Amino acid sequence: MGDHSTLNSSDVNNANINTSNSGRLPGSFSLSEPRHCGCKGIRTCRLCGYSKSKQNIIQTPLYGLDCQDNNEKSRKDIFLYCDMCKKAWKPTDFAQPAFGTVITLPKTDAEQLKVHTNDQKIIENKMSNISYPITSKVKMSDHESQCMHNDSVGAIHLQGISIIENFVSEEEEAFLVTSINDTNFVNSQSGRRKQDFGPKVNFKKQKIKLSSFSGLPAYSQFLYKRMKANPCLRNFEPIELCNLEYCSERGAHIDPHLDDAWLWGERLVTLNLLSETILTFTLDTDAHLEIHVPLLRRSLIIVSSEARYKWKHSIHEEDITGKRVAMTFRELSKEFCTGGRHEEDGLKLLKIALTFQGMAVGT
Ligand SMILES: O=C(O)CCC(=O)C(=O)O
Ligand SMILES: [Fe+2]
Repeated sequence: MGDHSTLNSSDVNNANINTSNSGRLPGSFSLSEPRHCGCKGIRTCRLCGYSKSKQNIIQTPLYGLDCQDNNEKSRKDIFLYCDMCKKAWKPTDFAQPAFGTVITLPKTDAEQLKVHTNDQKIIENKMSNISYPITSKVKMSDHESQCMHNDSVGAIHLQGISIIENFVSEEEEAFLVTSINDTNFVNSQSGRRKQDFGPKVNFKKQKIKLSSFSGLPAYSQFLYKRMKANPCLRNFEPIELCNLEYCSERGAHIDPHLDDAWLWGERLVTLNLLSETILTFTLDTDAHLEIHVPLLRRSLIIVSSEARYKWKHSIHEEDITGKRVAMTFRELSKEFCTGGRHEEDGLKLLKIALTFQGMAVGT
């Protein structure tokens, strides 16, 4: 179901967990002992009595410079994603105008246009002690803005991310959270709690069971309609919703992973509620590189193409401040669509999902 993600051996490295020779984590438990939280195997949270941030993640130096502990393994090359130019930048590579700065940019030969940066928002990354401006957006007019990145030297093109800010209003966010809290959460991995609205899936055996799936919940119907009104999501037909709750007290996070690609299709669509966070993208081929995608409260992110299939995504424990609820909608893969091997199951799933009369599975 929704909170299951594809793991491979590299996740063990990414999880960054040290075990002693006995296989026990310092002062806590053996990885093979049953635990009362939702963690299994290498997954850990504060309920297991173990916090990655306290014991295993060494303070990350700012942008990989001046390594405090001289530990090559902990060096990070952090790039900050800008959704306006779809590129990730070393934060030091561009001059960031301070909040409220008035800049004068040439617009045409004939006129000079005053632009300002008053709509900038700042997001904190506790782990690396960086305050990120969400965009380097400058306002050209009431309807037009652009970012200040114009020379792509040194930038990384991260294909497949789209962010829609303020996808829901504050009132709608309150309605969604109240509705979500009317259903019980179940403990999941790494300190998260979850609610699933989707078929029961065995990803390894590639089998699905439709019997327990009763559809997406009624409170999500207005989101579906709003998504379909957006050009990026015109043909988006979700067959699964997974609500994840992250609390800083539990050390909740999600380790680097790729989402399943057998049942789930191209676009992963997540609505970020209650607090801002950073979605981190990494490659197995470069242990140091991290692209940080800041997600504002009430914004929607669409992850597809390279960002979906080539880059792993994660949320660091340090980037959960207070409580966060993520609603992730997923669509069918080609195999389950018209002409695909499992077209029939796909049609059945769609029919159930879009009744919007669903109850969470297994709660
Ligand atoms: O919490 C998020 O935004 C990401 C969740 C996620 O990656 C997943 O459920 O597979
Ligand atoms: Fe994921």
